[in-house]
Amino acid sequence: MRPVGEVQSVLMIGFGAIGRHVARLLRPEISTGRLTLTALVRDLGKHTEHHGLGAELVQVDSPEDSRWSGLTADVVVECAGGPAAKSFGPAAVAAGIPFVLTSVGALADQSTRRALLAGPGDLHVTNGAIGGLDVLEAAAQAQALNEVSITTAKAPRGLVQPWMNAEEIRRLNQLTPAAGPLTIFTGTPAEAIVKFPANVNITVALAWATRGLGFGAVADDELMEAALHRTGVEIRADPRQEDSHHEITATGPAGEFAFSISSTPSPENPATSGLTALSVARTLRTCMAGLRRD
Ligand SMILES: NC(=O)C1=CN([C@@H]2O[C@H](COP(=O)(O)OP(=O)(O)OC[C@H]3O[C@@H](n4cnc5c(N)ncnc54)[C@H](OP(=O)(O)O)[C@@H]3O)[C@@H](O)[C@H]2O)C=CC1
Ligand SMILES: O=C([O-])CC(=O)C(=O)O
Repeated sequence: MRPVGEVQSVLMIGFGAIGRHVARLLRPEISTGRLTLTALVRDLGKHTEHHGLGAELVQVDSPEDSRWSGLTADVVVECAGGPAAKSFGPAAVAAGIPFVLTSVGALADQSTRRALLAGPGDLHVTNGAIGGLDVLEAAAQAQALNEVSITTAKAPRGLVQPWMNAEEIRRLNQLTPAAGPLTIFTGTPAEAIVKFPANVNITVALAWATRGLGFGAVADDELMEAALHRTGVEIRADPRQEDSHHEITATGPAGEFAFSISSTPSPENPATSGLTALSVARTLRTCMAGLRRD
């Protein structure tokens, strides 16, 4: 894997609900020849219906695959989940290529975080399914926030996890709208992302945005470790919930802030907010605009 130089070429890891949605959003750039998109998939056979989205599909299993080192890109964007972020992300960054991270929960793993911050490629963390983070980042950099928390509510079926016992799964599946929401987790992003790896990337994104002001990778790493244990998280299973709903609150000398986000689910994956792909496309465009100015 090596950078291309002047060509605006994007290499996407994963071509699932978010990846395909991002490809559709990039249509203006792709159709006018300003951007080429290559998507890495694990099994080409699963993607026979996905060839009309303007992406060239290439089967690559891991960064150890010899086809990976032969690929070129200006930017790598991960849309494949935590394990793929932890393997491909450090490889892209080490090759000096900017890396857009969607599975932000990977930043909760210290060795991955250190590798992603080590450069020489820059790390770009998407806001994903939440927003208002510019305000909170500004306040946190001035040490003007004391408390930060997020409550996330989703339809119960999207919250079932392999580690849950039969009774816990039955309880989630049998929740009725009349019973109202059930709190199934309270804790920190560090704990939440281990238990709900594909549901609470946003909590790690919130910790990242509110880590405070650091100069360099070592400071960012330490600040993030503290933020991962300071941010409050509550997860609710809400049978009345069609949309994914996120409430962020923060207080401190800078003031009191509250953001409420209800996002239409991804049409292809009801457990994922549709807003995630919109945010990833924006992060990618910001990253590419920065490259053009260099
Ligand atoms: N930041 C945020 O706000 C959010 C982040 N996310 C993150 O985004 C991830 C993707 O979400 P979504 O698109 O809805 O999930 P999907 O399951 O729809 O798609 C994931 C795709 O990635 C592929 N994949 C997995 N591992 C690899 C790999 N090593 N190489 C290539 N492809 C791979 C899967 O392929 P296969 O079919 O072969 O398994 C699948 O096609 C989530 O797992 C989560 O971590 C999700 C929601 C919000
Ligand atoms: O899509 C959402 O609403 C949030 C989500 O799954 C995540 O952060 O992993």
